[in-house]
Amino acid sequence: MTSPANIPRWTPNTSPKRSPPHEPITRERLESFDALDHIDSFVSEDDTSSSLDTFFPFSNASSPPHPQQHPHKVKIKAETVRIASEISMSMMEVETVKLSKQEQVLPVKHNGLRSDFQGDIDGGVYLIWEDLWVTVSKGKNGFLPILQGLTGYVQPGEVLAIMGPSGCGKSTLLDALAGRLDSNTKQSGDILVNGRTQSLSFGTSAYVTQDDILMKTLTVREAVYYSAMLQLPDSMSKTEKRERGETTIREMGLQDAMNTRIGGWGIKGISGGQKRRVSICIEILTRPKLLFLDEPTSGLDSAASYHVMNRIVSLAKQDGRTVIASIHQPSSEVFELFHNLCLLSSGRTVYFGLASQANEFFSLNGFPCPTMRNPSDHFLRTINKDFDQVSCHSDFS
Ligand SMILES: Nc1ncnc2c1ncn2[C@@H]1O[C@H](COP(=O)(O)OP(=O)(O)OP(=O)(O)O)[C@@H](O)[C@H]1O
Repeated sequence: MTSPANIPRWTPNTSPKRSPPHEPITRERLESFDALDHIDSFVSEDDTSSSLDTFFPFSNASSPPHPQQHPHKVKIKAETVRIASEISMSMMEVETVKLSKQEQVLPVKHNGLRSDFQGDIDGGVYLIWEDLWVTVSKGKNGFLPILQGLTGYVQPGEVLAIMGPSGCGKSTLLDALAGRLDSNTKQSGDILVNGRTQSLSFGTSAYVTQDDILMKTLTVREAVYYSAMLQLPDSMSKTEKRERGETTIREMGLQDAMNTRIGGWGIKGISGGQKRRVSICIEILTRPKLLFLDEPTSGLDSAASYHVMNRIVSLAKQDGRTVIASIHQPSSEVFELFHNLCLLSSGRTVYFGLASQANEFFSLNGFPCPTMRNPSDHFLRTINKDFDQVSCHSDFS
């Protein structure tokens, strides 16, 4: 077996080049911004002319902007989620236009994705985040950046996987996009829902947390039914609510476990994978157009992980739902289910684009995935440096 010390390591340059946060951003600078000049940072590690961190993601993080300084609603020709130069990544062109406060509308041009954009959430949720920073106060020592200028998107019918080493900011990105960050954090940047800086109305989005908070004495049917009664609108009759619950149970493949108790410590019940699916079931009762999933496969074996993710992908495709899921280390089969991949390290984007092209991206940068190795395993091993020091001094290295 390869010893940890022998794993080839990659210290790529930062991904999308953006305005250095500490410089004042003027209208002139923004208007002269040209995305195509700024996407070469991965190609040459020798390019010391770059003003960005040459040794991202493991060099010192640059200081984040004060949240108030973010250049909202100025005409921006913002780049890009295109990180590597040669590989055709999903590229996004966002154009924001200064508008009156009442309107708060940021029309978005999105290559090929937004041509039919009407701003109607019933038609699906297009979520775009641009230059997203999240910081946490360190008291007298200033701010600690957790997310550093992330840009990305997700669109209806697709599943975006957020991956990266532990502590890289996956949950924080989900929380920021879902508008549920802790009060001790500060956020800056644009998050656009169908081109607008709007908050989502009740029932439009749902968030499945890492922990399954379920009553162990209830059966699956009861847990889902009670949630349906509480969450669904009064305009629906009891029968309709019950039917919605049962349909959703079947959608998540739980029909055989309907009358089984959830169970827990001391009470035998459904399996861990089924619990995960009950949690998801409860969150999708309201038919949210946007679904956030924090580690939906945590604690599941590979077969259960595949089953759960496959269901989620099918639901996204069938109903044009928009799904963002953070995931630790999916199997090859699960990885292949994702449309897009956002690979983070130390709060920055290492890769954003089609999941199917990530392998090529790593190969072109000199880190081909060995045959027979799980690609996501390879990506994480290549960019994770958390344990390098330990490996160097370890007797096992
Ligand atoms: N409110 C907060 N206050 C202080 N630090 C925070 C806060 N939220 C997140 N962090 C820090 O930011 C980093 C990223 O945390 P986050 O939970 O987003 O990572 P993650 O990638 O989801 O990790 P894991 O995969 O282990 O769940 C961590 O170092 C965490 O300690």
